[in-house]
Amino acid sequence: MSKQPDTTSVKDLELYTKTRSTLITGTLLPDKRKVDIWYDETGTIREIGPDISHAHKGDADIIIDGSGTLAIPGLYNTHTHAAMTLLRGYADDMHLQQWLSEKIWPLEAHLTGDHVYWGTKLACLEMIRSGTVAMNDMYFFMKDTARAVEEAGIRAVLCHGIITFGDEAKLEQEMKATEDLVRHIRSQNNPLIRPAIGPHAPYTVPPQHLEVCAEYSRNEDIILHTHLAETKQEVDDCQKTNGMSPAALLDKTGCLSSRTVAAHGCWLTEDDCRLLGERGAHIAHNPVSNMKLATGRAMPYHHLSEKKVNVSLGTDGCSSNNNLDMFEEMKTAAICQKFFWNSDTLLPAGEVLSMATSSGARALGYSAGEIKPGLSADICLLSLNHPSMVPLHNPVSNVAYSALGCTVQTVICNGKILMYEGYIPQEQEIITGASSSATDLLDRAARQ
Ligand SMILES: N[C@@H](CCSC[C@H]1O[C@@H](n2cnc3c(=O)[nH]cnc32)[C@H](O)[C@@H]1O)C(=O)O
Ligand SMILES: [Zn+2]
Repeated sequence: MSKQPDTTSVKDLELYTKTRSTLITGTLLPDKRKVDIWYDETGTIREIGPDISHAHKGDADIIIDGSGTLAIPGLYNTHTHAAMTLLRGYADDMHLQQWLSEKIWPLEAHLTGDHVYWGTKLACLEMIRSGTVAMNDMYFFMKDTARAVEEAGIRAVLCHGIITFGDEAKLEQEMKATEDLVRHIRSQNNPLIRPAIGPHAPYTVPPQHLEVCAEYSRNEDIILHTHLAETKQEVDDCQKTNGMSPAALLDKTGCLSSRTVAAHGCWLTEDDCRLLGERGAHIAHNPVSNMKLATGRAMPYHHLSEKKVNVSLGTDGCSSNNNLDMFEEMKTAAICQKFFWNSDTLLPAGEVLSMATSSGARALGYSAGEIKPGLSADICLLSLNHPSMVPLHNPVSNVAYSALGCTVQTVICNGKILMYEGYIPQEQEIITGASSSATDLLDRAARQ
């Protein structure tokens, strides 16, 4: 029986409950082809083409009228600390090391699993609203993160951030938290959520502990998520202590492989880029966070692309961004590269869109990131009626340079509808819950 959402209330909760065979009619692709898209009840795209609707109207449980929309793949946020939404606006306009050690880490010491749950609920809400369907997340209390992600319906690679500063007892504790998380996520059996290991950075995890993390990632065949070459100080200190760059140190300790997703890479040298390319490691670029925290140099995209390194995009945590809007991130990436490297042709619109979609899916190992038969239906419909999309000389240019998170109308992840025509179930409860959780966090810190 066909259910047509365009004649149904957007608040019909049945729409959002599970993946069903769906036909999207008359939507535009970025190459300006007007097509219908049909995906099955497993969330796999089966057919795309002009006028396939006659053939598949009977097969589809849901028909979405896509006229007046542009369909792009759902966006991949490949480096974030989702629950840091609760710290949005808590500490701004500071030096990075001072920001971390004087403001962020002391407040994070008061976090509970409940805060992380609500912070992640808020993050997922914000991401879905702005077209993001997947995240690579590093934080604390990750079982609570997993619960929030599962409820939201997005994809996530989750790791417990490991910081040891050389302390053996802390390593043991952090590895236990990691093993616990891996076991927990595997027992949940949700194909959208995967575990990873997260040595925070070469400056918070010494070489002998990085080796332990690398071995674990190899044995379990899971992603190793880390921060790399974010500041000049990190690179200088690493040279002094270890006689090599942070990238070379990651390699020496076995941390560089095709399972590696390293955030930032602002201070990578050309040799570092070659090494990353040889190892097949991925870099997650976070231009807004880098500019806000004044890392002093933009990630060398020209060297990375020349050495065939897969570069994806991320927002970083909400305390250094201060939102999770990947449209803002795409535009900032494209203009930051041009400005910093003084090259008006560097990182054009099409490349930045791939960075936020197919490169992200590749970094995280999901068979998605493009609207193509055989891949998962991760689809974001943008309103062509929004001022930011008018006129439509070049849809790709509009997506990269003028669209905003609020241009997004409908979001589908693995075939499941997460937002339909701007409506997300339980939005108000999430906003209320997260804001009282943020108040509670600050109260606890003040009481101490
Ligand atoms: N288990 C660790 C927690 C690490 S979670 C990952 C950490 O990365 C921090 N973080 C967020 N943004 C950045 C950044 O830009 N650079 C470095 N660290 C960051 C974040 O605040 C969080 O403390 C502990 O015992 O402290
Ligand atoms: Zn980070």
